[in-house]
Amino acid sequence: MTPSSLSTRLTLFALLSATTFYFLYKSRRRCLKPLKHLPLNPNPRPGKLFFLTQTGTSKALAQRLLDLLSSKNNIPFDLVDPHTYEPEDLPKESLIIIIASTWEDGNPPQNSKFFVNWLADISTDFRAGNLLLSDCKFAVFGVGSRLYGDTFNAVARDLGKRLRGLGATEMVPVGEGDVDGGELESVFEGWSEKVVTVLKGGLVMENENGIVYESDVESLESDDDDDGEGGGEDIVDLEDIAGKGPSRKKSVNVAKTNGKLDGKREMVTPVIRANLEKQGYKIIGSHSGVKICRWTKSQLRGRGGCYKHSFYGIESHRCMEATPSLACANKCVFCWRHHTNPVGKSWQWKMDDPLEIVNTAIDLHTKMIKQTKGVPGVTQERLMEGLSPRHCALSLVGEPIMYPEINALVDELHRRRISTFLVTNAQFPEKIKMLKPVTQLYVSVDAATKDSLKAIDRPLFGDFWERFIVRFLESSQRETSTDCISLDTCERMEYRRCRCLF
Ligand SMILES: Cc1cc2nc3c(=O)[nH]c(=O)nc-3n(C[C@H](O)[C@H](O)[C@H](O)COP(=O)(O)O)c2cc1C
Repeated sequence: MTPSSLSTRLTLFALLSATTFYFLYKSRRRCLKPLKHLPLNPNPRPGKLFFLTQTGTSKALAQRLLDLLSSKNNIPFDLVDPHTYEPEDLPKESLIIIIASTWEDGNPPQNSKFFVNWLADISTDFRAGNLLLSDCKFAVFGVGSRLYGDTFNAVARDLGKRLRGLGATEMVPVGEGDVDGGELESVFEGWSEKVVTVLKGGLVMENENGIVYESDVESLESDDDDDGEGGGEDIVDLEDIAGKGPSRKKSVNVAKTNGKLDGKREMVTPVIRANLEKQGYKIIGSHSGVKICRWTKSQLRGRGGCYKHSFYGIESHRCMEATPSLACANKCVFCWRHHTNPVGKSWQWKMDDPLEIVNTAIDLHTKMIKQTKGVPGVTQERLMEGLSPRHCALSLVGEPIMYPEINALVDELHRRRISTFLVTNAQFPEKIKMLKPVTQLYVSVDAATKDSLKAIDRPLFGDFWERFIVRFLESSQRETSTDCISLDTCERMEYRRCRCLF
C-alpha cells in the first residue's frame, strides 16, 4: 500500500469517526430560561397515554386522565396497553403520557416489561443517541408505595430519566403517587391539571430537564442532584474502577473488597460488576461478559439486523456478542460504556479458562434469547435459530485480544461451528501477529493523525501511534484473512483465502 493511499484511507475513517462526536454532545447546563409558552403541534396526531399496570390501579387513573384530556379539554389521546404497542414506533410520537406502577424490587408490571426493557436498552445504545425522541413531549406519573423504600416509584423515575436521555421534553416533573399514604388521588389530580395546562399552552418555565411550572422552580433549584441524569452515584470514575484512585462516593469501600486470587487481582471488581450489570451485561467469571444486542432482538422479531448482516450476511438473531476481556488499553472519549470498563497495558489479572468462558457465554446468551419468547414478532422458528448461535462478535466492550488465551477461545468457538468477528483497536500488534485466523478481523481506526488519535482514543501506551501504524501496515500485508461467514457469502464473494467453517 502506498503512503498516499494509506493516508486517504485514514482520512476517510477519520471522517466516519467524526459522526461519533455528533452523538457525544450533551448539555449539562442547569439554567432556567425565561417564561415561555409550550408550542402546540399545529397538526396533532393523537397523543399516546400508556398504562403500565398489574392490578389495574394505573389503568383506572389513565382512564380518568383520558376523560379529562379528550372529553373535557378536547385534547386527543389514545389509551394504550404497552403490551400491544411496538416500541420501535416511539420516535414517531410527539406526545406521550405514561402512568406506571412499580412492583417487586423496583420492577415494571407484567404488561410493560418489553416496553420498559426496550427503552432501557435503547437509552444505553450509543448508536441511538440522545436525539431519538427529540420531537416528543412527555409526562410520567408513578403509582407505588413508600413502604418499599428505595424502590418507591422506581419505574416511573427511571422512565423519566430514560426519556429525557433520549431527548424527549418533559412537560411536568414525574408525579409520584403513594397508594399507601392515602394521597394518591389528590397528587394525581394536581399532576393531571398541570399536564392539561401545559398542553393547552399554559405559562411554564423551562430548565434542562424540560418544562416546569413556575411554582416548581424553587424545589428544583434546591435539588442537589445536578448531574442531569439522575442517580449520580451510579457514575464511577474510570480511575476509581481500575483501583488506581480514590472514589468520589461509596465505591471506594466496595473497591477495597476487591478480591485477589493466587496473588492476582480479579479484573471485575464489585463496582465494575454492579455498573456493567446495570447496563445489561452478564458477567462471566472475572473478566468476560456477554450481552444480548438490540439487533439480535430486532432480528428475532423479524426486523432489521446490524451492519454485519447487511455487509457480511451475519444473522443478528444468531449472533452472540461477547468479550473475554472487559479491559482495554484506551480510554476513548466516545466509549459508550460510560467508562465503566477497566484499563491496563497488559494482562495483570486472574485468568479464567477459555472453555468455561465459551460454555457460560452460550448458556447466558441462550437464557436471554429464551426470555424473548412471547414477544410480538418472535416466531418459534426464529427463536429456535436464536437458541443455537452461529456467530460470535468478540466486540462487546474492552479489547478481546488482551486475553492471553484468545487463540484457544477462538478455536473453541470454531469447533462449535460458530464464526468469529474480532474487533481490535490495534494497540497490541504482537498479539495480532500471534492470533490464529479468525473469521473476520475488524480494526477500529478512530483517527487519521497521531495527535487526533491521542485526543480521541486517549491511549495508555506512550508509543500508541507506532503500535497502531505497525499493526495497520502489517495487517494490510497479511494473507490470513478468512472472511467466510456463510457458504453463500463465501461463494458470492469468492474470498481469496477462506477457511470455510460451513
Ligand atoms: C408484591 C408487591 C411489590 C411491590 N413493590 C413496590 C415497589 O418496589 N415500589 C413501589 O413503589 N411500589 C411497590 N408496590 C406497590 C404497587 O405499586 C401498588 O400496589 C400499585 O397500586 C400497583 O399498581 P397497578 O395496579 O397499576 O399495578 C408493590 C406492591 C406489591 C403487592
